[in-house]
Amino acid sequence: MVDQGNTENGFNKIILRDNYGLEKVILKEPSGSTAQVHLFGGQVTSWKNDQEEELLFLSSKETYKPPKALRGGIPICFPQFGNFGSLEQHGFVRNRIWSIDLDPPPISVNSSSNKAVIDLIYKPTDDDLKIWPRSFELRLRVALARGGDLTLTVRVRNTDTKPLSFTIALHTYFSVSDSSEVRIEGLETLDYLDNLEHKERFTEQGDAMTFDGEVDRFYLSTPTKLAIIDHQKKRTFVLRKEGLPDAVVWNPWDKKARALPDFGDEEYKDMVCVGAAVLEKPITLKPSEEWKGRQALSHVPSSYFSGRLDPVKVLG
Ligand SMILES: O=P(O)(O)OC[C@H]1O[C@@H](O)[C@H](O)[C@@H](O)[C@@H]1O
Repeated sequence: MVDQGNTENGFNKIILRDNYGLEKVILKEPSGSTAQVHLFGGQVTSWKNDQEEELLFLSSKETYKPPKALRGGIPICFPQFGNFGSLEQHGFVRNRIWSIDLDPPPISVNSSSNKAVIDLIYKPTDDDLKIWPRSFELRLRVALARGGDLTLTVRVRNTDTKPLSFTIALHTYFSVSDSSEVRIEGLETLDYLDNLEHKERFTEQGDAMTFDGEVDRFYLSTPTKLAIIDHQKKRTFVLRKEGLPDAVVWNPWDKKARALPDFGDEEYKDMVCVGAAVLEKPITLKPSEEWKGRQALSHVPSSYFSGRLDPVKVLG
């Protein structure tokens, strides 16, 4: 164990190395929920409720061998989401070792009180500048609140003398009982780009999005709240977002799962990826400008009534 701090009021932060030698931070809150953040990738790799039940998916085939990105949790895709640019898929920060930010600039008054919090930072190395000649500071605050809500706040500061443009996604792998039983509410009637159809634009039909095959979509200008409803578990994840107008939805299904070396053949049933993103309209920052985006996750028992989500309880 390297450091233990922030222990007052039952909140706890522990910095240690995992069995593979990678540094990670564990956050705990008084009711017993935990979150784990790896410095490799600046990636949340676990979020457990007070029953120690894992809420995020992490592949059983994960070998924790950098520079391959970790398959699961919440990878940060930056400065490019997917293949929306000339960089490697999903940008490079998910393959880099971040640092703990000991003196982060304040986000807002009281934003870290009554929470277990860790601040991370990534600044490009000389090698990064060779592939993307832009200087920036990328900050991530992970906060676990009393009761277990998990909030990720991402900040990007342009420390260059030229404008800085980027796309970004918080590519969240939710753990579910069976992906074919999951429905997502909040995407209905929206336009999306289908990555399985060369990013052709379609409009979502139906009253919710469901999974019955490979899905690789980018929903545009979505509401600030999405619900991921797990029928079988009787659990609903609520994803709230600010500053991140779009959303990515992905499930590789059986064929693609078999082709991914770091993904179990049947594990497409155990996960759905839904993440807040900026895709269609990249953010452009002038020198010394900062951008901020936030994704907050909570889980509630599904109040399923006549096949519809109780809008007051979940999306109210
Ligand atoms: O295997 P990766 O690089 O982590 O990406 C997983 C998937 O992420 C999705 O968001 C992309 O749109 C897919 O095309 C991709 O397959």
